[in-house]
Amino acid sequence: MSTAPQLVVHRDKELMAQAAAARLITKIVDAQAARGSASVVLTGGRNGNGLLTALGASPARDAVDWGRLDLWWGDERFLPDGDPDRNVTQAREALLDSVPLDPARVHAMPASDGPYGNDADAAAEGYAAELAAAAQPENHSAAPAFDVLLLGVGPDTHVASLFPELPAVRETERTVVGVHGAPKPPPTRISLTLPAIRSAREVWLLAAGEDKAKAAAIALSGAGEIQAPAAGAHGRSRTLWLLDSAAASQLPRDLYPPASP
Ligand SMILES: O=C(O)[C@H](O)[C@@H](O)[C@H](O)[C@H](O)COP(=O)(O)O
Repeated sequence: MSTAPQLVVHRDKELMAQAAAARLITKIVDAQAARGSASVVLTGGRNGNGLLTALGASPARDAVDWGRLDLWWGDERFLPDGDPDRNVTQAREALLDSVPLDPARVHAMPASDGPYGNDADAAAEGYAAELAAAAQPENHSAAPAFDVLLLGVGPDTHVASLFPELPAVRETERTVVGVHGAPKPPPTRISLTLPAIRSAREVWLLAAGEDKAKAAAIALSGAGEIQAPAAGAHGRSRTLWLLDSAAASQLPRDLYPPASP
């Protein structure tokens, strides 16, 4: 099943980050109440890290039971452990180092000096095995039914490390792939695929700034997912676009602002 995207537009990127952080706290607390634990997939990029920083600054952050939260990544820049450009390094700095997570539940993607050495494809396979071990058979997917999967949107409509027209966005079987020759540096990356993204209960796409306006308009106007990967990012029960007004400025009028009754 795929879900029609819902849009929420905030005044500016700071407010977007704060509101998204508040929304995520509530979602985690609700999932923990309903199922005992919660699972969230993090994204790289400024918007994802802005959300984590806002979450860390929120007084409500203590409502989360951090020891019962599984964290995964939608993509990773394939660099040595601790490299400042790795998404996990940036997430640790923005939030993770200041909350009492269970280290066994922090599922970072492998580094280029890790167990798979400099082989991004083998590292992707390793991460796929980790996802498969956590998947619930009743969901008929080789990836878990994540509660929330976060994605930043690139100006070319990429999400995670799925760039327009590259092989990774065409993948229909595997849940994780190595990405080579990415147009955004670094060129070698690891990424969840669209089928893995679509195993999430909720997918939230974050887009702030004028340089995202065209991408949002294209992805939300019926573009194909090979040309506009963000168009293929759907959750099982909800697909939510969180934008600031600059990123929403080129949306077709029938999408935003919502028509009055
Ligand atoms: O590792 C990465 O580079 C990403 O995960 C990438 O998909 C990012 O989320 C977008 O490029 C948006 O990045 P910004 O939020 O910085 O615009």
